[in-house]
Order: sequence, then C-alpha cells, then structure tokens
Amino acid sequence: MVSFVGSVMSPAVNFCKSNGVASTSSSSYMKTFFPNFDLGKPLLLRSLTNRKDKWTVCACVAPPRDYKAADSDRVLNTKFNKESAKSENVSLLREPEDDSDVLIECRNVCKSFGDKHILRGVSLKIRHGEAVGIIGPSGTGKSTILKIMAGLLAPDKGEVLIRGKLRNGLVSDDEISGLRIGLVFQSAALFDSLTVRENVGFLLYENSAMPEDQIAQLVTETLAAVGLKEVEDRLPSELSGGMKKRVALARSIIFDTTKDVVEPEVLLYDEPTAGLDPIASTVVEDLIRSVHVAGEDALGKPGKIASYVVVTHQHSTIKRAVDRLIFLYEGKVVWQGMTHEFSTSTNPIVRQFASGSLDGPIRY
Ligand SMILES: Nc1ncnc2c1ncn2[C@@H]1O[C@H](COP(=O)(O)OP(=O)(O)OP(=O)(O)O)[C@@H](O)[C@H]1O
Repeated sequence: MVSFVGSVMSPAVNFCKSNGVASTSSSSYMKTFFPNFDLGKPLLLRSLTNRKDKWTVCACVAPPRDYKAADSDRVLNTKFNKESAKSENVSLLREPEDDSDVLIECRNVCKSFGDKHILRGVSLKIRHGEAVGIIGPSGTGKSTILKIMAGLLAPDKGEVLIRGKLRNGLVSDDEISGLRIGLVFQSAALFDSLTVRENVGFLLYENSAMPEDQIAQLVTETLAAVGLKEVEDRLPSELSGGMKKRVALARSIIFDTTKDVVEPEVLLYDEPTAGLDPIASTVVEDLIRSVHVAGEDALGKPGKIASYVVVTHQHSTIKRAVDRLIFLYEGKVVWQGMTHEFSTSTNPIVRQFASGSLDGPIRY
C-alpha cells in the first residue's frame, strides 16, 4: 500500500513508477502524462490515484513492525547521551555499536541536479524513538536528503537502507520496505477544492475498504488529536496558515484502523514552521512533539510516531521540537550533536550559523 501524505501541489513531488525505477519532477511529468491535470480538481486526482497498477503519488509504504513506546526513552537516554555527543567534529562522534534500532540509514549519498552537485556523500542514521533536526544554510541539500529518505528521489550514488535493507530506487507499490514513512511538506499542501474532511481522509477514501461514516469519524478524532474541532466541512481557503499545517499533520498521522498494523513510523517534516508567527510556530512545534511516541496528543493519548526528522531554519523549532541535530553544509554532514550543544559548539560553521554572523566559513 502507498500512503499519501504530501501533495501533488508541491513542485518537489515526484511520480514514481511502481517498478521503483523511473522518476521525474512533477510538473513536467504531469504535463506529459496528464495534459488536462488541474491540481484543484478532486475528480482528476481520484482518477490519478486509482491508477494503482501504474503510478503512485508521493511517498510511504509497508507494514511496520510493532514497537514499544517505552523504547523511545531508552534510545534518547542511551544512544546519544551527553558523552557521545561531546565531540565537535562529526568524524569523532561516537556512534552506538548496536544498529538494530536504526530505521533509516543514508550511506555516502550523492545527488546532483545537472552540473550542480548538491549532496556530496551524506551519511546519517535515524534511530527508533529519535527526534532529529536537519539544519544548515540555504541550498545545502536539506530538503533533497529528506526526499531521498522518503523515497521520492533516488540518490545518484550511495545507499539508503530501511531497517537494514537496501532500498533500490524509489518507493513503490510493490516494494515492502518494512517501514512506513510520511513526508509533510513545507506548504501545508492541501487540495484546495476538497474539504478538510476529504483532505484528511483522502488516503482512506481512496485506498481503504472502510465505510465512509467510519472514515468521517476517524477524521474527526484525528483532527481532535491535533487540536482542531468543527472544521471538517471547511475548505483550506477558510483556514489560517497554522490551521492548515495542523490539517496537513492530521492527514499524515491518520491510518486505516481496520488493518492489523498500519501506522506511520517515521514522519519527515520539511520546514513545518516556515512562515508562521512565533506563537503559531510554538503550537506546531508542540504538535510535532505530541504525535511522537514520547509525547501525548491533544486528547491525552500517547503519540504513534516512532521517530521524526525536521528540516528547519527556525531557532525555536530547533530548541523545542528536536533532540538531536545534523548539520549539513555544502552537501555533507559537518556536525552532529544534541540540541543543547548547538549554541555552545566550537565548530566555526556551527558557531557562525547559530549566531547569524556574516563572518565565518559560510559564504553567501
Ligand atoms: N528537482 C530539482 N531540480 C533541479 N535543482 C534542484 C531540484 N531540487 C533541488 N534543487 C536544487 O538543489 C539545491 C538544494 O536544494 P534543497 O531544497 O535541498 O536545499 P535546502 O538546503 O533545503 O534549501 P533551503 O534551506 O533554502 O530550503 C538548490 O540549489 C535547489 O535549487
């Protein structure tokens, strides 16, 4: 099964052939294969997603394993403790020896667009229970590595391992990765002509056998979990920016309750607080925490997301929403550490970025 948590409205979305090989950027492909495609028309969207035998829209897959919420504390307390993160140089960072909890691993990933070499050998691991931030100057490849982790873009070189298993090419219908990955785009990326209910329940209306009234009930419960009430019949244009982001989050965490085990495990957020005022940012940051297994949603229930990765520029998001940071610069990981070490780091690249100074190794 392919779950859809992003949007065809994002220019970054790729269309993946179900053999997992071909991909291209959305706009050119849409024009080629669906000349009449109009992003605002739900009927056409439906016909698109119904082409399950050939094309899939956006990311995410596969039956996850069971996990224990308590594991998240163990991971955070033991895997990247203060000692392990003291290092100021990424090459000296002490990695845990046990990799059994690694959900996503990138090994020496390279990606170019034309003659622009964006990722030049990125290696990183996302472990079960982690809340990780990816930071770094603009254009350094943060969103690109996120899309590669999600399976929307294939690396030119290097490997992506999902729970230790090599992923070939892109996410596809017939690939069983053993991990369900959701990507939440920077713009809330809702379908303008669909109601909030249809947006949040989109995947279930399209792909599940659940009766409509059951989906509607689940949508209401999921909206309540992200702190929204009585907005089901509204159109996205009737929501504030912060509300749209919450609706997008609700869409990414809803799942088919009639299946044995189908829950998102890893959520990837691309600049979730971009363009929000400080208070609205705080709301979204807390929301991101609340749907994590270590958190509690608006209804007081434990969150279900095993791990998440946030690409962000916002200091408040770095401080509030993540525990560990990965710093990308010129297509490489140049620093990793716990969030509280970010502001005291002696790494000149990190210091310049943290202070916003014009003096330092980062040049614009
Ligand atoms: N599909 C694409 N085709 C061509 N160039 C691309 C594509 N996707 C990204 N790029 C280029 O790759 C570079 C890195 O983009 P990316 O969005 O990953 O950076 P980023 O670190 O997330 O930047 P920002 O912080 O500004 O969002 C940019 O120069 C961008 O223009």
